[in-house]
Amino acid sequence: TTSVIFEKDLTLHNDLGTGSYGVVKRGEWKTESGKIIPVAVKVLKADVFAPGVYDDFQREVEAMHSLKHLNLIKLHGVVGKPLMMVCELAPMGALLDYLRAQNGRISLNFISKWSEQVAAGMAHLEKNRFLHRDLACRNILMSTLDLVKIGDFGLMRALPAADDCYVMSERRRVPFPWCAPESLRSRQFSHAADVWMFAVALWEMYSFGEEPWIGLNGSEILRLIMRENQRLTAPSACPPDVYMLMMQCWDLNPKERPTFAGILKYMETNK
Ligand SMILES: Nc1nccn2c1c(-c1ccc(Oc3ccccc3)cc1)nc2[C@H]1C[C@H](O)C1
Repeated sequence: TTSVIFEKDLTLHNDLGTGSYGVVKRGEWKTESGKIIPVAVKVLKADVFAPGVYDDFQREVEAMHSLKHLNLIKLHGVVGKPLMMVCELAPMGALLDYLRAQNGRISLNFISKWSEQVAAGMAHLEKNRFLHRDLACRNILMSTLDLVKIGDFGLMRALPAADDCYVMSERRRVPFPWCAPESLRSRQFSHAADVWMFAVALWEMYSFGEEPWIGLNGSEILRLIMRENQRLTAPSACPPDVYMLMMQCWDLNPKERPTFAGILKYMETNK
């Protein structure tokens, strides 16, 4: 189970940025053994907790905590009101910010390493039958240049509302440019929908942080994808075999998309 965390053992410092559902602060946590470890604390916006949401949130937290993998941000525990999620600190922050700051001066070896690490983290979620629902480079954190970790897995299911870059649908809001068409149309989430989002995150990496489908709204994106069978165009830095993988992940038929286990195997054998 998650560690019991007391507010008295938590010291909060500067803001690290605004993630989904609330602000994230750097902090230190004194564990039961007396060790003081650096943490990232996501302070959830009070309004996310409509009555009754809190209990299933606690269940989701247990599920998130049980998922331990090198490429997943570790959730230590939750505490306080407003609720704070005490997590592993990724000192270099969000991958999206790094991609944009480097102005295209990033070795493709790093991008290919990050892609494989995200595939490994997602394959772990898939094996544990856990959906992410909001995979994007804004939710991929950098521990070091050589190690990225996925954050916010499962949060979309744990919490109903979200901030404005999501479309409102059946109380759950989804980030439409990253979304699989079946999620946009009939709110179906699945590992195959996560695979679609994974390919959009790859597109972000090879585009050095460009916004997918920039300027288009959900229904325009859906029409291009469904009616005109259009897809995001290959970023100039994207190798042909990587773009082929993206296109397979963007198959209209979820059953035709590769699994994360398959993607990981492909990446490991094509290093
Ligand atoms: N862990 C972090 N380290 C450094 C910077 N960070 C972290 C998180 C962050 C992301 C998710 C999270 O909550 C989770 C984690 C795992 C599963 C579910 C929720 C907590 C902090 N968010 C940020 C910054 C990047 C974003 O701009 C705010």
